[in-house]
Amino acid sequence: MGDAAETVVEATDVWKSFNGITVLAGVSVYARRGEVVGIVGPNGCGKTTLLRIIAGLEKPDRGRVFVKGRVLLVFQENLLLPWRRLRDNIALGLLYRGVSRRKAMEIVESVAGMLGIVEHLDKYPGEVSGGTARKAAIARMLVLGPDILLLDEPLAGLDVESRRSLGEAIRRIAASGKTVILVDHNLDEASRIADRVYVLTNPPTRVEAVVDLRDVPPGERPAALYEALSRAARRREG
Ligand SMILES: Nc1ncnc2c1ncn2[C@@H]1O[C@H](COP(=O)(O)OP(=O)(O)OP(=O)(O)O)[C@@H](O)[C@H]1O
Repeated sequence: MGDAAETVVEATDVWKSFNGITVLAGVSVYARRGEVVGIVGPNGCGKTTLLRIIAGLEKPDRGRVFVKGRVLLVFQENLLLPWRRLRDNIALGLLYRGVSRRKAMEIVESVAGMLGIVEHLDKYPGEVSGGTARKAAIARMLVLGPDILLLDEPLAGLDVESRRSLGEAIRRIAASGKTVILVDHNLDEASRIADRVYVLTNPPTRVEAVVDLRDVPPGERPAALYEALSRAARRREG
């Protein structure tokens, strides 16, 4: 991913309060085409709110949001219909849009191939692991062809192997030219998946540090992230 890649998401100085309490207090983030961007912060710091603002589901009180292309948000809950096989869950949005069943299944198989869940397509959500169900929830949005995919805590509640496998799948999604912005509350994990990590503070929430990890080998990323964070803390302490 060269520096020349186009910026497709730019949220600038975003503010948001709920019931008089300031949650986001001037948060700026951007993402380029084909990048994975991680947004990490403590519970309740406004990560979901920021994603909802980028997705256009919520209006900021102040600030600008620029989005180039189609953006889709995958909610924290999988929201799969338990009485439908994975292939039909994933195809749902395509069928609603009038795509023929044959064409829809071609698209489902291709996306499922990228996510590594082809062998589970004929199973029901209750018959697959949490990791496979999460991939199916992501696939359901991917088949709709977004340019930008927002993932709200995609790794939450998964075991170590499922997290590793989903992390690799997310990297493949970005390598296919899509931009992925994911929210997580675990720094190590986000650093292994993301090209750039935004670390948010507690509310009123600001960006505490932005760490570029593109050129850092995966095994050294958590250490590089902690090093950047301690540098930022030393700078703040003056
Ligand atoms: N629609 C809303 N109305 C009122 N308060 C809200 C609304 N949406 C979010 N909040 C509040 O804003 C704060 C930030 O919520 P948000 O879900 O964005 O945080 P988060 O960082 O995603 O948290 P978590 O890690 O727990 O998912 C919380 O205190 C939440 O209660």
